Amino acid sequence: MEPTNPSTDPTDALSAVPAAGAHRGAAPTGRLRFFFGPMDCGKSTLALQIDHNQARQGRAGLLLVRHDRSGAPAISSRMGLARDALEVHEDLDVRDLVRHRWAAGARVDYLVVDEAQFLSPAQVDQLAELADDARLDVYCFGLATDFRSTLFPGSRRLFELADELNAIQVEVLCWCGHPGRFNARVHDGDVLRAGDTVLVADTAPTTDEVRYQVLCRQHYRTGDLGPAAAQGRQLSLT
Ligand SMILES: Nc1ncnc2c1ncn2[C@@H]1O[C@H](COP(=O)(O)OP(=O)(O)O)[C@@H](O)[C@H]1O
Ligand SMILES: Cc1cn([C@H]2C[C@H](O)[C@@H](COP(=O)(O)O)O2)c(=O)[nH]c1=O
Repeated sequence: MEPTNPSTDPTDALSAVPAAGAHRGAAPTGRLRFFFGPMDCGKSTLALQIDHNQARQGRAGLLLVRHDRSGAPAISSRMGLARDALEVHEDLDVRDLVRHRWAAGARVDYLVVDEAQFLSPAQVDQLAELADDARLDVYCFGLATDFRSTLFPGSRRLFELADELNAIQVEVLCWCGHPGRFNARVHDGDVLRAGDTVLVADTAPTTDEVRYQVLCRQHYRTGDLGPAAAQGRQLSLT
């Protein structure tokens, strides 16, 4: 028999696990939620807030991430908050991760997964299974689309499977003032249209060769990065 959530008295593995939050009366919902939005809209901040609010109710959670910008296994927000997290490697079975926790005697009531766009579709299926069979609350945060404006495979699977889809309400504005939804990958003042899907970098100008800039659809289509970028380009040419 496989180990199960110590917060309960289950008789079988991931199936037939009763209320994970029953220990404190917090009713588990066993829901898979996806919070999505463009870069820099506050996803990681919200992830840490949700973890904080769950934890202070006595619920036990695991923070998971894949490819955080910091380079460390952490959930880090531009607001200055950061928490250690477990890296979800490509071949990790998230169900095994939870089972190992249970086997070590730890309770798991919820999961917070940042940069969820980088999960494989199979890993998203595993999260759905944990929500259904172990009644874990699973909170995923990530981008919907990549620099080519196509859905990340992990995000696509989340759109297909999640119980709740939440577009983050904080608007990120294009340089023109319109709401930005497109994550342009920028190199040398140009918007890139081809390349690897995964390229970890920031929106802030850094020493990195590549950065991202959130644009409205029109300026994403035309590759217009606005007057500041044009000025910068002019200066670098003289
Ligand atoms: N100095 C600041 N003062 C207020 N808000 C800030 C500051 N720096 C960053 N933010 C907020 O943090 C958001 C980015 O949060 P973050 O969680 O890192 O975003 P995401 O995970 O979506 O990339 C920005 O949209 C902005 O609202
Ligand atoms: C569009 C796009 C983004 N990425 C990377 C760049 C950053 O490291 C993360 C997103 O971080 P944030 O917390 O949402 O700001 O994703 C990428 O690898 N490929 C892309 O197409």
